[in-house]
Amino acid sequence: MSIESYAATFSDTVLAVALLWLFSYAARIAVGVRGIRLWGWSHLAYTLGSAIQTTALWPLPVQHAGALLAVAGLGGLAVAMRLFVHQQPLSATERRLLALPLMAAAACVAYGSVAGGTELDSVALAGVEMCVIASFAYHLQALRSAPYHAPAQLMRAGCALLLLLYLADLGTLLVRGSAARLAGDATWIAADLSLWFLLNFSMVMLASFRALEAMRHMAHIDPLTGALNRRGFEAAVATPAEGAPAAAPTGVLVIDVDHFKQVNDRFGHEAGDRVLRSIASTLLSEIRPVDLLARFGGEEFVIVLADCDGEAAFARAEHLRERAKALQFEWLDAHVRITLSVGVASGPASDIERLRQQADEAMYEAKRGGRDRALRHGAAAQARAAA
Ligand SMILES: Nc1nc2c(ncn2[C@@H]2O[C@H](COP(=O)(O)OP(=O)(O)OP(=O)(O)O)[C@@H](O)[C@H]2O)c(=O)[nH]1
Repeated sequence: MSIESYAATFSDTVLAVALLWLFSYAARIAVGVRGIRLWGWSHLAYTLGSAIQTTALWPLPVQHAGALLAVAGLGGLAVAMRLFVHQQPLSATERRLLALPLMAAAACVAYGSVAGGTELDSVALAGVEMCVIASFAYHLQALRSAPYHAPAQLMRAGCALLLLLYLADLGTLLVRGSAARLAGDATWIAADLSLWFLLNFSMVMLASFRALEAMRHMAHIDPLTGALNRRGFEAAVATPAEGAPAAAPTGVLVIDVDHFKQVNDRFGHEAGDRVLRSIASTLLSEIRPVDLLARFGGEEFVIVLADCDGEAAFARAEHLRERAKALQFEWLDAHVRITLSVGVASGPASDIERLRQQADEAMYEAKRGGRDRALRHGAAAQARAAA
């Protein structure tokens, strides 16, 4: 390996530090998104470890330590990619599957350090690199929708080329010995570094998209209850589900907690917050994934029921009112129950804002009528006209 090659390899470590900074920055913005920071640290460990392992200037024990660091970094990269794509913790089987090649590689390096030379290190590293890159390509298949699709496909193409590169190197290493290795060749090293740059470049894009998604999510969610806030509600209503007909019957409920101020005044703001959280989780547990729940500030909630005519919407409103009434809160030895006033409106899905206003009017009518009741829009006027 020439001095130019050392320089190229260690400049890659400097780039890995810069990338770590970028990934850490994206991770700070993408609160709750898994895998981004781990990718940055693992890539640095892998880059530094392989730079040390392939640099003949270092004493052999240091080169072996470099190989172990690179193997650990590769393990971290595999975990990071799996977490990033699926955003779920690893299963026990996945942990075992990951541990196998890492332990085999560590055993190879340990044996090599006893036997002398770094040939076994190189074989172990190339083997783990191929397993990990194949796992990247496998997981990235799951990122099929925009905006993730294009960078994920680019990354998969990079993985395919890297696999060919490592296969060719491993082949020459096993058949013709370390002196004939392709990995010592400047062109091979340039191709390797460029492909890893492509992988990281794509990963930065993917992480940025995830960060944007997390920011948009936070801007649309009410932090107290986890329901949509007003902005989230408006965005959700403006982008109806794919294939949903504009004329589909839709029910809108406006729900207001009765005499909520008294809860705050008697038991404090904390207790009021607990009531709001509890009501929101009860409402959320009662609606379907196609429905929407939003908190419109204060103690007012709005529910949009997809594919639901007026009769069904009223029945849902009565059910929710009963469920909330059954909740029990206990503070300072007092048993507190709360009641809801619910306004109901129904009509085509294309007219949700008008339906919300009608349901709001019906809710105020329910308040005026004595609270703890559900009322359909126009029902009070009809009742008055009939009387
Ligand atoms: N704990 C808590 N209270 C809130 C929050 N947002 C608004 N409030 C309180 O909600 C109360 C709303 O009171 P009002 O609008 O008078 O209504 P109400 O007491 O429920 O009476 P009616 O609606 O007429 O039955 C006020 O005391 C607000 O301070 C919140 O996030 N947490």
